Amino acid sequence: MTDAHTTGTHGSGPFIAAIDQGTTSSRCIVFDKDGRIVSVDQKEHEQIFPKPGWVEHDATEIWENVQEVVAGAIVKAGITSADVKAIGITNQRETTLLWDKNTGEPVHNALVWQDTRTDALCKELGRNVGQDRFRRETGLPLASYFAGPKVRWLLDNVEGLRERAEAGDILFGTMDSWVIWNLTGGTDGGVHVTDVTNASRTLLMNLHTMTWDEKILHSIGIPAAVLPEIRSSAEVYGNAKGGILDGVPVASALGDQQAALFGQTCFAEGEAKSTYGTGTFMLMNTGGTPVNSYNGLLTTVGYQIGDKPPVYALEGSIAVTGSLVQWMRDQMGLIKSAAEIETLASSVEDNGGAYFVPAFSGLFAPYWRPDARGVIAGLTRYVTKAHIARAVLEATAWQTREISDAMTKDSGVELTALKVDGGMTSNNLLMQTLADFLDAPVVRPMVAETTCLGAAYAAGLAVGFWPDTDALRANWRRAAEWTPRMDADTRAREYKSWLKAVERTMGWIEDEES
Ligand SMILES: Nc1ncnc2c1ncn2[C@@H]1O[C@H](COP(=O)(O)OP(=O)(O)O)[C@@H](O)[C@H]1O
Ligand SMILES: O=P(O)(O)OC[C@H](O)CO
Repeated sequence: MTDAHTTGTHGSGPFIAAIDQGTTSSRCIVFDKDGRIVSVDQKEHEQIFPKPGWVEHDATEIWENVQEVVAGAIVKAGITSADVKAIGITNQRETTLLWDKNTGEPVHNALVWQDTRTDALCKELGRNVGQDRFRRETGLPLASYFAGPKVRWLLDNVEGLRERAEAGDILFGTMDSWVIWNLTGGTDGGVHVTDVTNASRTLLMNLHTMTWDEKILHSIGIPAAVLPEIRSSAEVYGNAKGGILDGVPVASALGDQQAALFGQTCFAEGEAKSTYGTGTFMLMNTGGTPVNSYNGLLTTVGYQIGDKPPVYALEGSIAVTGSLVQWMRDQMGLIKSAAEIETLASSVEDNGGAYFVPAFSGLFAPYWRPDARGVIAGLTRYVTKAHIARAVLEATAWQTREISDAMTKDSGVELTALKVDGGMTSNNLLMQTLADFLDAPVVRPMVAETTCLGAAYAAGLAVGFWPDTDALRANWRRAAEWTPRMDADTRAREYKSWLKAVERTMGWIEDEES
């Protein structure tokens, strides 16, 4: 690993604030014109697991946390709303909320992207409507990961909700819509919008027209009255009303993975990044045309700046990476902190023959198998908790390798280096393992908070704080790089064992259980 350091001090303003409403926490970061962090505030929210496979968030708690971290970051920066030129929003994608527009009250906890309760519904829709139709129109496979089936589940399962929705009293939104609606006044004139990147994760937006697809809405059974207006990722949606940022323009929204693509300045076709948080998501910019995937990737919107044409991306989504480390800490008690996994894994030379495939929510890309469940393969009495810790880290790296292979097949672009970011990238052993398994350099930028940075960049472009994307590129600085050290034979042998372990996860859930 090599290190580089930034020089200079933070400018005296003005600034851009970005809110990242993530899966495990909400944070607000204030950035200066050089894209450097001035202040950060962050707060975790409760993860609610009512049944196996079900994951919920309390959206009221989330909105309270968002207000708290915004105030926290502004106070820590020692600035006022007059110093903040715009607010950008980024968010965990797909997590689905319905709320009453007259009271502002959620009608149910939000159904989180990892929630698998709509597996059976997706199977039924696949039989009735056809998988291909969804892929063709929306770029997505029909899977419980996405928002549309979650909306249908809520309409079917919350008493009286469908009638209220059809009467126009209920609003649907992913977390971007919920935060923007509340920020801009809520029941007092809040704007009900989403951006193209978030809308592209619903299974409801036509990827070619960038509008809600009426036929698909009809097939899934969702009334158009609940839907937000689809806007670009970088434009002023409205001004904040009340709170510490009263009057500041709310000027961007991007799903968090698209925001990271933007923050990593992957503005050219073929440029890719991978973000290592609760899950891991690799996105490659594919330019102005959506590229169909034949290898288990998603076709999605990368970003759209104002009235410019949209830019598309191919995405490989991995459901469980950082959350496996959390599971080792919270459910297994094998480590006390996430960082300790590196110390434990480094105490042994290798995985001792163990492979851990964390198919906790089924397998996402490139398999899309809801019937898969987690497996630890290759166990013998030789295996210790340190070998398991190593297998945990290797699981993240092998899953990335599988996505990277699929991306090369779909796009024809060979990976020459991978830009990484997210909480797990502080793990040096993981980053080295990644370079080894990919057989390509892994590069981390100075500002690892690329998600917030991307939202700040988009908001700054919308209000003229930055002139164009070239100015943003100039801000990207390398902080660390890991180069491959593994020999080709070992890599090939280990990859084969990993793929064997993956096979053993499949078919665990029988039809009637899903
Ligand atoms: N040193 C580490 N080694 C491995 N995993 C880590 C480490 N530090 C944090 N993590 C994992 O990274 C995730 C947090 O990263 P973050 O980017 O904040 O996630 P998110 O945006 O999804 O909430 C957690 O799941 C945590 O377990
Ligand atoms: O909140 P994160 O960083 O885990 O990201 C979640 C993704 O947006 C899910 O698609």
